[in-house]
Amino acid sequence: MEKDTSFLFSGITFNRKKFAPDFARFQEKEADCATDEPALFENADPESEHVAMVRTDKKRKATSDPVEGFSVFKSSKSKKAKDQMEETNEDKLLLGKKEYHRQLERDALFRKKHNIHVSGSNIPSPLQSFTELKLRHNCKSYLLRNLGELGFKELTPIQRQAIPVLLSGRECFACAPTGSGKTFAFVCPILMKLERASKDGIRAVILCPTHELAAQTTRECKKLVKGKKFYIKLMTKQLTKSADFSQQPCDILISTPYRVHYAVRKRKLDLSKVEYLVLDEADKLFELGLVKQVDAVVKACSNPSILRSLFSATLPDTVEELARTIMHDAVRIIIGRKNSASETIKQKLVFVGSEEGKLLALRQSFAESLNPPVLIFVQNKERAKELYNELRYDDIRADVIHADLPEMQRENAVDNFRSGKTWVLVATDVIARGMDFKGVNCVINYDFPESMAAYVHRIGRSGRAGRSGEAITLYTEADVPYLRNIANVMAASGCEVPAWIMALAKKKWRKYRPHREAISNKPQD
Ligand SMILES: Nc1ncnc2c1ncn2[C@@H]1O[C@H](COP(=O)(O)OP(=O)(O)OP(=O)(O)O)[C@@H](O)[C@H]1O
Repeated sequence: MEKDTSFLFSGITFNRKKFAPDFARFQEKEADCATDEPALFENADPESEHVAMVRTDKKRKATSDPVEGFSVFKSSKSKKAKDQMEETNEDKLLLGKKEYHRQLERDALFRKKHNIHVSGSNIPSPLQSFTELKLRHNCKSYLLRNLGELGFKELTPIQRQAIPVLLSGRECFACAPTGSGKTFAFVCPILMKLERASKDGIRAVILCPTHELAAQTTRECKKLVKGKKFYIKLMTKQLTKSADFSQQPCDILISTPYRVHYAVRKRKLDLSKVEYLVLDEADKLFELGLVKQVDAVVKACSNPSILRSLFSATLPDTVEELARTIMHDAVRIIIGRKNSASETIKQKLVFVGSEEGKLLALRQSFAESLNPPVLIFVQNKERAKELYNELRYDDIRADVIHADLPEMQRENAVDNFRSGKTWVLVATDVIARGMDFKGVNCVINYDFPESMAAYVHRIGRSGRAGRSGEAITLYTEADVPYLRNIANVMAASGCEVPAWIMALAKKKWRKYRPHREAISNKPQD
């Protein structure tokens, strides 16, 4: 204790000799407390030792301080004894404070090492390992076992930080590169908090911008709960129209905003008990076409203690501002540089002159080397159909996916591409976000993307979970003014960009998709 902190204590010193027996008992108790925890942490990796220390300290503060102080000194009425007790408590407080600051330093170093940037108050320490998830947060063995089966050995940076934040009951908005494991970062805390299946109404809702992504997230969730009873439901078209959720148990509902909103409007869905709401690909959900439905769903989730979280690989400032209006005391988590592409993707720009040049370049590149699976993005469904019609008669197994196809056909297209039956998938942006095709070797932007976010998400279908990938963007004369926008993303993720492109003037993205000549190898009149 600093002697000059209070005049009441000035001049009083602690006579350790005189109170030696009491002091010894006090220290004994402290030692007892300290030995409570290490047994728990014996399997934890050495880096996580500090967690044990902090927990021990917290525990001491919460339980042993007043109790020990009281039991040791309660029979003594002497002023000196009281002073001694207070002084010791002050010492311990100071020690606790010091340890707290040391912990903050350790957290900062750890975050730096993993490129984790956070803002907000009292942010929980990042997780060092799965062992810590078990010991610090009591993660159940079924979940750890399933993670093991999925081959998850180490947590990814977004998981290290977002999981403890959500588990501590804080809301968050997070931006982390494509393929960096955001899905598990929000599903894991939900599963841990819900603990077991219940028939008391929907407890968690995950909103995704497309049905394909909702279906994928449902599948991933089910893999994580293997061997444990949980009601995880994907909102299909059929369910939207026919379901009465008051009759069906559902712990986690995964859907597009449109379908949940529809069911809420028809009074078939009660979201008033929802405890967790996740907006995946949040920036997409806040775009004009979806924001009204999202807003309606957010309102329908009327439980005052709801925890909301937002995740995406791209999070524009406008979305952050909007997020702040619906969130309370949220933690902001950014992994690496905001809105940047994954560093494991080799990005290239290829000049093709005109629209005609694109098909020639594509055929030539396939003739030289086709390393499937390859994903080709075009700007709309008409062009998807056209390009598919061109490729289907070539000697490659191609398929197409766009919003005009029935749900079943879209699901088949995704499944066939996943299983390797299809080598080349021609797609619109309908599968540009979130879809996890692990082994995509190459993404080709046949049509220049219409925004930085579209570029980052499209190319992010390759190079996932630390694997390498390639992204080729074809450009025509008409696309040249917008090259610089992509060049910036390329340079930020460490790819080489020709100096002349970096020297181009910055230009705002086009508001509308440009008109492009039809894709055909027949000569145009
Ligand atoms: N800790 C981990 N260890 C190994 N693999 C992981 C881990 N976490 C997630 N993965 C795998 O990484 C892949 C990408 O994860 P996920 O789809 O969650 O990425 P994402 O960050 O949501 O990407 P996107 O921004 O494109 O939606 C998945 O195949 C997933 O199973």
